[in-house]
Amino acid sequence: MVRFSDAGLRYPDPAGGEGQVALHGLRFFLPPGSFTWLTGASGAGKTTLLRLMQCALRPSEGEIEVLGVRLSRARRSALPPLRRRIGAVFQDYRLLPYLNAFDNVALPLRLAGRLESSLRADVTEILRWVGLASRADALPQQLSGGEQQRVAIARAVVARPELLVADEPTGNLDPRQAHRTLALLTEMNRLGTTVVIATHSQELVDAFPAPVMRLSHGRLVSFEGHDPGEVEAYGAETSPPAPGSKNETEPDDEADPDEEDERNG
Ligand SMILES: Nc1ncnc2c1ncn2[C@@H]1O[C@H](COP(=O)(O)OP(=O)(O)OP(=O)(O)O)[C@@H](O)[C@H]1O
Repeated sequence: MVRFSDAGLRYPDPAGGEGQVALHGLRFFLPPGSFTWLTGASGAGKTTLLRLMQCALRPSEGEIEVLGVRLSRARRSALPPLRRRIGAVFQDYRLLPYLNAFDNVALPLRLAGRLESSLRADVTEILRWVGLASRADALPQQLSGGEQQRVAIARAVVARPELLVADEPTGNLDPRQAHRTLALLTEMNRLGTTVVIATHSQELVDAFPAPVMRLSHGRLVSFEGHDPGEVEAYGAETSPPAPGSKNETEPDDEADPDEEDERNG
């Protein structure tokens, strides 16, 4: 479940100026188990919105609730475990360069404390699904862009996250691979994962019909196909942050592979 209550984000200006407002006044609700497309022109704010949903950034205005946690009130120590419940695919993949494809995909399971003996089958199965069973030993630098993208997708879904956010996850794939990937993500959704995918591909949106959020200049300009009444079933909207509560735009710095991804990003 994801709830934005008049939320926005202003990127800080390292030179001390006002900074860049990337998102402003976003208000929407995504129920558990929903599938949502995110569209908008380049620079509209899609990546920023996904990073807020991934809890890699905190809002600088309003409130965001992800999987039952209100970000403006969450302790820093609450964020790494929250992020481990969320799978993310980003445009630059963020694979760890010194780990082969198998170990990159196995990472979320190892972090969750899964025994080596039990994770091998899951990793092998998901690598087979994305068509990379034979490249399990390859390092990221030995893989094509599309292959790296598929490793990133496999890593994001292998631990069956409660929420999956994906930024152009098929941008480097041929049409057959793109449809196969979407079939994997819709299957994850059928099994209960809440899925949000940013895309520029109208063809994919048409092929896999679902509600479509459209951003323009940092604002939500339409949300076609969603049921505004759904919010009723999940309780009242969160109250805005208490006066004087501190909203932060930077992620916390605890050691975590996702954090390493963040620092790389
Ligand atoms: N780290 C940053 N610091 C300052 N401004 C940023 C930062 N990242 C993004 N922005 C700005 O925020 C706005 C939204 O960017 P964002 O990357 O979220 O857009 P997008 O819709 O994902 O674009 P694209 O489709 O090209 O990936 C843009 O004006 C961008 O220049």
